[in-house]
Amino acid sequence: MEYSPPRPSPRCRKKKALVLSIMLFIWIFVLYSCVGPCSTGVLLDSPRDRDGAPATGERTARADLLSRLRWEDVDYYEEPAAARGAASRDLLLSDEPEPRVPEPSPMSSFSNGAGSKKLPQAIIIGVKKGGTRALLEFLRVHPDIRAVGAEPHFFDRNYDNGLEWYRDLMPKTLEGQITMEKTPSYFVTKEAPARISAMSRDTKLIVVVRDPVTRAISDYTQTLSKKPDIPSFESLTFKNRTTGLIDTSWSAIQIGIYAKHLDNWLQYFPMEQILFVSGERLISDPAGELGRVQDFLGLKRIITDKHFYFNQTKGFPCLKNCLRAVGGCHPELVSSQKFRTFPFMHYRYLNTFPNFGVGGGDLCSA
Ligand SMILES: Nc1ncnc2c1ncn2[C@@H]1O[C@H](COP(=O)(O)OS(=O)(=O)O)[C@@H](OP(=O)(O)O)[C@H]1O
Repeated sequence: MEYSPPRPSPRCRKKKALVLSIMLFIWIFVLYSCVGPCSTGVLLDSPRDRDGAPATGERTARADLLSRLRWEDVDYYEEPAAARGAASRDLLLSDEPEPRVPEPSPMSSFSNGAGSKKLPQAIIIGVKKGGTRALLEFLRVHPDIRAVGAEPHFFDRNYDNGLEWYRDLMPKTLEGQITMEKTPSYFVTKEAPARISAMSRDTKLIVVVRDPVTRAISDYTQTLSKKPDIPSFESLTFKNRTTGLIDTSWSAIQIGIYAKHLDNWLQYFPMEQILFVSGERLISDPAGELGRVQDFLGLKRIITDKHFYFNQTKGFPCLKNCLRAVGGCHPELVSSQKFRTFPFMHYRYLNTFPNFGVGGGDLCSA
């Protein structure tokens, strides 16, 4: 007689179906939970990134991940007129597109790894073309700093969206970690000091300052790369070339009148709460400047000399392990217009600023 297995009763079948649907639900839930952390760089912030270099294949995959996940909405190289709040004759920059700020993901507050989103305790408020991107990327090496990659432009352009919108843009932090962002145009935005102070009077402010002439040239070069037809730097700078009278209403010059903008900040923040980082020293002695920043933020000096090498050809310091930099050597940064030449410059500027003319190209390929 042939053996025929006992057929499950309809009740038993129902039970099985129920168990299966519960398992399916759990599986979907786990998958759903995983998307948050993966898309906000937990992978890249893992201890292994900091402590040991991953294999080349993995490196490529990670770089690829970086480009698709972390940097896709970053528009910091397309910075429009930084002096939107300031009265400036900025015909050159006025029709530039608004940079996109990543919309908070609907899933981001649901599951995004451990910790919680906090409003920034420290902000790099300026100055445009000072070296703010390099500083933020260097700081991101520190395990106690979490920073948003894109410029939120909350205190100048997106203030009406409210603090919850702003908070939601931030990465999650654990107890003791500092949340940071950088938006260089805050420094020249009249309303920014009052607004930041209203968020928290304890906010630490960092300003990367750079020789105002070099800064203006860098600013102009960025515009020139997008609008090759603009008047020459000299004709925009001088009201009268014979007398040497400068047109301070031009935004490229206006941004560099640091003392004027600083006055606004000092109405709301004491000097001890503002740290000035030298854009020049960020290139000549990055570890030294980073030491000062870490002290200012009350953090252990973890970022030191050993994190940097100097690329002589390019004239820039670079983080030794690109992947540890969490974007520091990302192709976007490497190929960005930040490292450009200054073909329009008169030779006397080239003589004054030895970095000019050698800046174009790849920052990190040693
Ligand atoms: N380590 C390192 N690597 C790369 N670039 C560095 C670094 N340190 C400072 N810089 C200078 O940063 C200048 C760009 O400044 P920002 O990042 O503030 O620009 S932006 O306002 O965000 O567009 C950019 O200016 P220009 O090269 O004159 O365009 C760089 O010279």
